[in-house]
Amino acid sequence: MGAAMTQPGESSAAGLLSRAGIQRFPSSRLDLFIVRDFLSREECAALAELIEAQHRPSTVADSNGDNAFRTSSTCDLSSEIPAVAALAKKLSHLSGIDLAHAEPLQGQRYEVGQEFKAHTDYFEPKSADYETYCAVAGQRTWTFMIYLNDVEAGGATRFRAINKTIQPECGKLIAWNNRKPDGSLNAATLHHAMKVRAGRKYVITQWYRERPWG
Ligand SMILES: O=C(O)CCC(=O)C(=O)O
Ligand SMILES: [Fe+2]
Repeated sequence: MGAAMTQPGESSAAGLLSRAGIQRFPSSRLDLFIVRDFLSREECAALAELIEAQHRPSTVADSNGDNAFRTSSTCDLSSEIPAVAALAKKLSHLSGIDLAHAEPLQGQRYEVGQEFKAHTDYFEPKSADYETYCAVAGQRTWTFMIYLNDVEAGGATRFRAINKTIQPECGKLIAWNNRKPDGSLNAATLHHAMKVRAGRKYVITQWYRERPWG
């Protein structure tokens, strides 16, 4: 018998661990990986500049009526920008997931006091807009996120179910599987982008879907 087959929109722990420089966070509850220096300082600065140049208030699929749930700004990054297209390709190479399953890359900017409270990246199947978000491309599978700067204070990403807090560091990538090995949604992926206390924080995220984005 060979290695377990992955579905088209999925990465795999075995595949990721075969890449240079990747570390696995030891947890039986969640597949979480870290790559330091995935991007250079120059690449990070150029991407942060794109986010700074064009952003809108972030939105949430389900905030439970809390209008301070996600207070950051979001930038939709066009794949017509060469640096953006190059990053999507580099991420696809790392994840092993075909670019067709990638959402458009998104940047986030957090100013002092801004955060994204504890949430999961998958869409709640019972929520009112599940159909809106998932009808074409299906559920989110994996998240690959890169910190684009060193934040002066605050801005860590906290996974409370596994008691792990990841500090933002320029160029550091984190990746996790939003589902369990059996394909069911993994509530242990709950994470909180904690408040920035000083300076600004920039990240860029690649979400992948079960089916082609369209
Ligand atoms: O900024 C972070 O640390 C996490 C961002 C996040 O969880 C998201 O955008 O879904
Ligand atoms: Fe998230």
